[in-house]
Amino acid sequence: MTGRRSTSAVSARDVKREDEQVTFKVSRTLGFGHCDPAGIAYFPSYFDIMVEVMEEIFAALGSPWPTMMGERRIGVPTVKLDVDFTAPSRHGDRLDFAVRVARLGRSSLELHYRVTTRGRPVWTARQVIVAISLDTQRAVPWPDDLRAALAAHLETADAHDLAP
Ligand SMILES: CC(C)(COP(=O)(O)OP(=O)(O)OC[C@H]1O[C@@H](n2cnc3c(N)ncnc32)[C@H](O)[C@@H]1OP(=O)(O)O)[C@@H](O)C(=O)NCCC(=O)NCCSC(=O)c1cc(O)c2ccccc2c1O
Repeated sequence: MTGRRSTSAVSARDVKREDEQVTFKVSRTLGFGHCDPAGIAYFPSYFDIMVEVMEEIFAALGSPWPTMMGERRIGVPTVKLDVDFTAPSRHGDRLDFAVRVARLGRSSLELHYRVTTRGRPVWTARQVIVAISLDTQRAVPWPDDLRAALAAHLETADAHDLAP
């Protein structure tokens, strides 16, 4: 992700944490290519943007994907995604993502997304991703360094580190 992308409002190093340092804040501008002919967000575009946001979060956690995937051979496919769309967003809107680490398993991770534009809720999502070996395509435990970084961001209220 580079600062030259038209959809990028912040770079990876600008990912911010708030609320006792458990929420990642990332913003993206909804571009022309993300919208239908009426200028309303086309929902698959949200998922492309969501992956960009994930990539920024992993970079902020010290695990940039080019290294994680290319050298460590770890991928993070999505196995569950539950989304509620509550209001449309439009071409040019800034989408503000607040992302929480809700649950950390042996190889799974649940992330909760709250997306707003101008303070208005637009969509929320609960996503489960799994660390896999890109060589075997099977789940692997989170590496110790990444587990420690993720555990440090677990929500305080109802989150659990479920490592055995
Ligand atoms: C991912 C799998 C290979 C896992 O199967 P496996 O048999 O190896 O492991 P387990 O079944 O034991 O599960 C490990 C772990 O995950 C939890 N889990 C599994 N499924 C679910 C589920 N549906 N809901 C919730 N949790 C689930 C399970 O409980 C275990 O939890 P622990 O806490 O004990 O660790 C296999 O499931 C698989 O191949 N699934 C298909 C994935 C897929 O095709 N997804 C959609 C498209 S791929 C994709 O979106 C994607 C792929 C990438 O490679 C990416 C890489 C980088 C960034 C993004 C990527 C991306 O978006």
